[in-house]
Amino acid sequence: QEAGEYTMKMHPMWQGPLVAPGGNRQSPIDIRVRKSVFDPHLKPLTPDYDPRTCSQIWNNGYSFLVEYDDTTDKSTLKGGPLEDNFRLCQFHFHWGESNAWGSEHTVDRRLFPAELHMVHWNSDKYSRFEEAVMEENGLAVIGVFLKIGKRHEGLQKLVDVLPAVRHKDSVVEFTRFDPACLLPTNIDDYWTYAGSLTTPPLTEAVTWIIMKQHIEVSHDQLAVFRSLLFTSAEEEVQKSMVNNFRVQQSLQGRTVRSSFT
Ligand SMILES: NS(=O)(=O)c1ccc(CCNC(=O)Nc2ccc(Cl)cc2)cc1
Ligand SMILES: [Zn+2]
Repeated sequence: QEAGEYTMKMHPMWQGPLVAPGGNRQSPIDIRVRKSVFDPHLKPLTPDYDPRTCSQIWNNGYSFLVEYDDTTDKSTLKGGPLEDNFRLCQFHFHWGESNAWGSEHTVDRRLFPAELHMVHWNSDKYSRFEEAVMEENGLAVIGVFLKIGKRHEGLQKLVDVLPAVRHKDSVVEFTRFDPACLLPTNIDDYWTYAGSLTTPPLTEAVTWIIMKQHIEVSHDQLAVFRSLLFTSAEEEVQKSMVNNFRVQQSLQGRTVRSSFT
């Protein structure tokens, strides 16, 4: 790893239980690059998002969710490892209190300061998210690593509105945001594996698609994420929303496939 890179071992969060009770395909995991298996049958991923389906931003007390109207097939994801058509319902992030850690997945134990999750549900087989979340082929989540670097112009529209959802349970209208601007330029190179939600209900319903290429955001942009609060406006003690990632889970015999050699 690069000098100064923060690894899994050094961070206290990682000493927690390695296996969730009763699960054998839990997330997040460490992606061991040399153990991933190239799958030539994996197709290119074809996201097709309509910015007009963007509706609001909500602080749920753990992260902030940018929610999309998923009552029609307007913002969809197909291809890659997916057999069916999936509908975008929200995206959110996980991040640390420092730039040394924050991502949920790691690549050969390398931690990133944050990770974007774009959450989709199988609209060919199910009629709503709540149904799909209980099924093993119900969800598809695209994971994108964030690194500190140049300012992300597309992200700034989102960063500017975050102070309006500082407290838990606050909601603000947010429209015409194209989530495709948060994807890396190369979306053909990814890892994919069968996993779970990384927060309750922790259901083993997720086909994970983790992008090999990261996106860059500025230090100041990530600092605004950390200005959010876990706590509601009424609570006396305000707690900064940081380190909202889960302890890594064991692979338990699963194979991580790659779309590239
Ligand atoms: N982290 S995931 O993509 O596996 C995931 C996707 C969807 C859900 C159901 C909707 N709920 C939700 O998104 N909750 C949430 C998000 C971020 C944090 Cl830090 C805490 C809770 C849960 C987990
Ligand atoms: Zn997440």
